[in-house]
Amino acid sequence: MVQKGPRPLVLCGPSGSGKSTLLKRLLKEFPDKFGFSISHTTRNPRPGEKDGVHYHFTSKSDMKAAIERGEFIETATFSGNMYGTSKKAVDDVRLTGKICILDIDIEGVKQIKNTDLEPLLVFVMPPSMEVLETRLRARNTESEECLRKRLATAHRELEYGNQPDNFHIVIMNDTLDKAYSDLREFIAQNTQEEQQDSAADGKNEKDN
Ligand SMILES: Nc1ncnc2c1ncn2[C@@H]1O[C@H](COP(=O)(O)OP(=O)(O)OP(=O)(O)O)[C@@H](O)[C@H]1O
Ligand SMILES: Nc1nc2c(ncn2[C@@H]2O[C@H](COP(=O)(O)O)[C@@H](O)[C@H]2O)c(=O)[nH]1
Repeated sequence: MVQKGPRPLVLCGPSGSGKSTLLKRLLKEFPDKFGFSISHTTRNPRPGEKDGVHYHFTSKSDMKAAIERGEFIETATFSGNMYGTSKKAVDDVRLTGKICILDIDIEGVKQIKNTDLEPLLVFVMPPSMEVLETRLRARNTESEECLRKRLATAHRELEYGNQPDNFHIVIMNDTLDKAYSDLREFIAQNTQEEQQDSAADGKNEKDN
């Protein structure tokens, strides 16, 4: 891995909670500050999704071989498909000096907590299971079977997200504008502290 850059930002939450919506907005507003970690997945692309932009779409055998070669920071199986963050995906963003944003599930979060990446962990909470289901259905990207699997998984994810200390912040995505402004505020506070810390480190080095 390349040398440590700014702390990555991890967005986690049930399928349909609004992670992609929030991160797209962040990337659009601050293209010079944030970069997206492009995950690998064995699921089929949705209409409009591009290989190498939204995901690296791959086969199970290729993904398994890449895992064997030690190319991934974390991997998970979600709704019958494999997903994973490669070391290269994170390095590619870090090399630009931008803050790397990861959109990953709770299995990935558990693994990434055991790395030296020290990510800022954000859980995106839907207002209720009913609203989550309505939003997922309205997105119209999943088969009925896949939708049911995702909703069943959401119960476990909400339990994990609700446990104190699993995340640095839980953002309620009821009104999108409010959720986005909460996310921006959290990032501003935490990246400011980091900048102040590194400035103070620099000063201490000079003084010594
Ligand atoms: N606050 C909101 N109010 C109404 N609709 C919303 C809100 N946030 C997101 N949505 C809509 O809900 C749907 C799910 O959002 P999104 O795709 O961002 O979820 P996600 O967490 O990235 O899901 P997945 O994990 O499946 O990729 C989208 O159609 C999105 O436009
Ligand atoms: N552990 C990981 N989870 C990932 C990764 N990329 C995406 N995801 C999560 O998968 C589900 C489903 O995503 P979808 O695009 O099929 O709707 C969602 O919770 C994502 O956060 C990854 O690299 N690692």
